[in-house]
Amino acid sequence: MIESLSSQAIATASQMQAIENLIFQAGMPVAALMEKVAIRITQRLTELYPEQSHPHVGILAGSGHNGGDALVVARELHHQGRQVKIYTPFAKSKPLTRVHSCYAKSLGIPFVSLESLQDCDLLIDGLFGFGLERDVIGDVAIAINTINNWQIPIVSIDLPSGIHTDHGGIMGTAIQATMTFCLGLWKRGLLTESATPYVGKLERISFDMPEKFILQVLGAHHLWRINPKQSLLKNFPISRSVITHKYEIGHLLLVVGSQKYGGAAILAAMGAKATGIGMLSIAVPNSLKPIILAQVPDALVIGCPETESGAIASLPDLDLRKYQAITCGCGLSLDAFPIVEQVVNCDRPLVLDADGLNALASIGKAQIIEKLNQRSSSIILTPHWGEFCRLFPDLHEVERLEALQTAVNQTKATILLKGARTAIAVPEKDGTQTWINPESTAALARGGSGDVLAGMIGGILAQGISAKDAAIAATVWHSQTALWLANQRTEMGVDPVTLAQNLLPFLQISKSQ
Ligand SMILES: NC(=O)C1=CN([C@@H]2O[C@H](COP(=O)(O)OP(=O)(O)OC[C@H]3O[C@@H](n4cnc5c(N)ncnc54)[C@H](OP(=O)(O)O)[C@@H]3O)[C@@H](O)[C@H]2O)[C@@H](O)CC1
Ligand SMILES: Nc1ncnc2c1ncn2[C@@H]1O[C@H](COP(=O)(O)OP(=O)(O)O)[C@@H](O)[C@H]1O
Ligand SMILES: [K+]
Repeated sequence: MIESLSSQAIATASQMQAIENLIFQAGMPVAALMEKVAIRITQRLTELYPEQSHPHVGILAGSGHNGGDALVVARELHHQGRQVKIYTPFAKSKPLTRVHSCYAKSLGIPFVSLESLQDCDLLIDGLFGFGLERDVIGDVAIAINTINNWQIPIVSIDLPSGIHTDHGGIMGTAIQATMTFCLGLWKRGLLTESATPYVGKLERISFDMPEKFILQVLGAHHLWRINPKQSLLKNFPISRSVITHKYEIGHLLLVVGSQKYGGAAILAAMGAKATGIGMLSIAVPNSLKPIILAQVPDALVIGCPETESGAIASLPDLDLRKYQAITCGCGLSLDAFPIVEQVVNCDRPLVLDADGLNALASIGKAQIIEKLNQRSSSIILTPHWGEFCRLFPDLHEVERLEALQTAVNQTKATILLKGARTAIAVPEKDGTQTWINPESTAALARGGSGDVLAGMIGGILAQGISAKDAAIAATVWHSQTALWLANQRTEMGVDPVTLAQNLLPFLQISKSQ
């Protein structure tokens, strides 16, 4: 329990400080905690950056306890026999940091100018941690910008210096880390889109925070980091009884496609098929029917009357209530507006994507809130930021995660906000819970990858899995497959068709590992 709580909870600076204060009040000496943390950092550094390949290490030490951590690491690496140099741009520091600085000097570790660090094989960034509250300016900013240009691997302690702990914004400038060792609990800012280009590879270093103190501060907590491996293991393969039949495994209806965007229908179908769905029906404009049938022969393709522009004009005699779930919107075009209204009104478990969202946006926020609150079955909205702002224009200047949580509080819909750090917010009894996907690849920034995802979520939802689990499981499966493919084919080689075709091979490989 303790590991899963501390390995998944995401904290702000004040929450982290409050937990640490409880630890100190209970009797743990501050210096002992710093020692423990820094020894664990050193152990991990030694595994990842051994002395043979990284004999010269430069330490950037700030004036606070982040600098204190870095100075203890400097001392330990010095005792390992590495050539360590320390640079600090501050004349004054906190008492504990100062004594570590004195001891380092007494050991003969040189304190040098910034330029002298240029021949190091590795830099340790201990300038600022969660105590950074104002913009970095002057010499420190110059130092950060200079180091970023050196092409030397940089390991940041707790956070890349210059990243705001809570909102992840860049405070003037920030270290571009190769790797970040986050201490204790995940910091909120590290998992934001704005911090992502600075964080590098992210790892958490535990220092055994007692569960009772974490619970005391986080209480009814609401922000979590998805554990991709655990999520895949927990959700896949979706189990089925040996005596089951196709209608028991779920019947998904896709309401998708237009003459303009025919491929989106095929991509959503490919995503849905990979989930092992029992029955797949696809409603498309009549003229698309032969193409879809040729690509997806195992689906029931329903040709619909179409508008002059080639969008679905109406759904012919379809009893929408017979489907376990509906995915609506991929490639639909805005001319299919009346269809979207009909689908949203029918109150079946629903994934609304792309033009489905744009159509919904056109009725205005007040009506969206009213309509979505009337529904009794689950709805998952899957906007990217542009679509999100069309739906909730009053939130476009609010920080991304705040905006997401507000929208979920208002609509009571599950919202999957797509992007480099996709976040899924779910309305629950004790408040909105938000889950962040910590690993993905820019290989997915390609027209059509969202259509595959919408089909996947629908396929999982139709098999009776909750909206929360379907959204999280599909997001992880989608991004982990993309990472696996990018590793083999480069980011250039992850087109949506290849992605959809590799969902199952990836699952098989990840299960056997
Ligand atoms: N609590 C613990 O014992 C544990 C803490 N741990 C470690 O401590 C870190 C938090 O330490 P922290 O609170 O000392 O803050 P930290 O980020 O090092 O530095 C802030 C200092 O910089 C200054 N400053 C701020 N902004 C500035 C600016 N723009 N430009 C220039 N200066 C600026 C500010 O001083 P000021 O100038 O405001 O007086 C302040 O002194 C945490 O991330 C983790 O690494 C772990 O070891 C676990 C146990
Ligand atoms: N830079 C990125 N890093 C990781 N994932 C990304 C990035 N950009 C986009 N994605 C993912 O790719 C998908 C794109 O979906 P979307 O924007 O709807 O595209 P489309 O509608 O063309 O299919 C989403 O799952 C999103 O999270
Ligand atoms: K740092």
